[in-house]
Amino acid sequence: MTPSPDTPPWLALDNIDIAYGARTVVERLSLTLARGSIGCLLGPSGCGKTTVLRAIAGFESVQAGEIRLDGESVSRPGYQLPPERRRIGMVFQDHALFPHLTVAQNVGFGLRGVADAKARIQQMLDTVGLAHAAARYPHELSGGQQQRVALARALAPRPQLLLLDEPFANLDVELRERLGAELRGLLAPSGTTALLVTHDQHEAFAIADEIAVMSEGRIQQWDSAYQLYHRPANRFVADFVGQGAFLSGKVESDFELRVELGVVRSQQPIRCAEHGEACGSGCAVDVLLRPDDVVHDDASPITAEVVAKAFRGSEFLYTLRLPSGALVLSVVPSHHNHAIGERIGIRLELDHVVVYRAANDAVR
Ligand SMILES: Nc1ncnc2c1ncn2[C@@H]1O[C@H](COP(=O)(O)OP(=O)(O)OP(=O)(O)O)[C@@H](O)[C@H]1O
Repeated sequence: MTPSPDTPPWLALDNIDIAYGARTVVERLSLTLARGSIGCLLGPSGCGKTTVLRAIAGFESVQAGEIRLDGESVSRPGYQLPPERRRIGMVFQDHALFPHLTVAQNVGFGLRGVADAKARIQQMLDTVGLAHAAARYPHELSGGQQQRVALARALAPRPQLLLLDEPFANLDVELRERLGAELRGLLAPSGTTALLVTHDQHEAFAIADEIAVMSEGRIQQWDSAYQLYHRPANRFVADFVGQGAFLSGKVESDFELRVELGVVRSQQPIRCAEHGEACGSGCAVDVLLRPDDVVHDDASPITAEVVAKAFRGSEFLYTLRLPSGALVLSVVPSHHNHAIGERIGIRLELDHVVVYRAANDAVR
């Protein structure tokens, strides 16, 4: 749903700080979610993702800033609307289903006193494809089915916001991918706004419209998956999202730089990603090369040695050593099956030129 410019965001975190005792673990964190959109907090273990989710749910207080839900202030220093008054649904990785209640009773848990509870339970069970299992108990279900029940239970009371904390972490990869895709299909028709926490970028990419990459309690970049991959705002994001390598280069003009694989031409003036400054001629930079930027080409005069290879079905991911010793990655269709130690022709094909000031370059 595209919000009008006057509509306040459905969820707004405005410069929040969260501390455990004297230790601040979330700092000056801001983000907004439009109604009906799915956001994601993506980051390594311990960066503060769960803490942010708990603060939104009302289980942690904020020491600075404000959290607003549909324009209403729900958390600020000295004030915290209790969790049960926030109309937030939550799904965690351990399902937390009530073992002594049937599937239908679990789904109806948040509907006590609601007139059409029975119809709503039936509707939710149909939605998650578990109508046949209504009378079963959680231990009689598979992990994936239990997670669907948890989702149905969270969505049944029509929450203003759904929070999901690593909801598929305990499931195998295939099921995770399937449930991730299903989740989008479930949330979109009901216009549910959701915020997902994960450290798995594939899950984030499959589910979310917008993703916040977090590190040490701060958001490093809040963007679409495409932008995070192709336009990472800093080295942390470049490293954390997707695979890639950095290659040393020297800027030759506003639109050109030289690396050992040749001259790279950019459509836009070359700028250091972290500072947004134009790189002057002669500036030493590190160029981000994604595996799809390095193309295998038998006709190319530039060759690199295969030092490792990973078979991925339709393609190989080769790790290649350049004459200087630098390593780059390349995805190559899997009918090009080269042995380790072989030299193969490569060339660069960059759509987006992302450069950072060289790590060993003195700060000017
Ligand atoms: N109840 C608590 N008391 C004190 N410190 C805590 C508490 N909960 C979390 N922390 C600390 O706060 C920091 C952020 O933890 P948090 O659980 O939010 O991270 P996370 O990104 O969700 O990690 P993970 O992916 O491992 O779940 C960590 O350093 C953690 O040790």
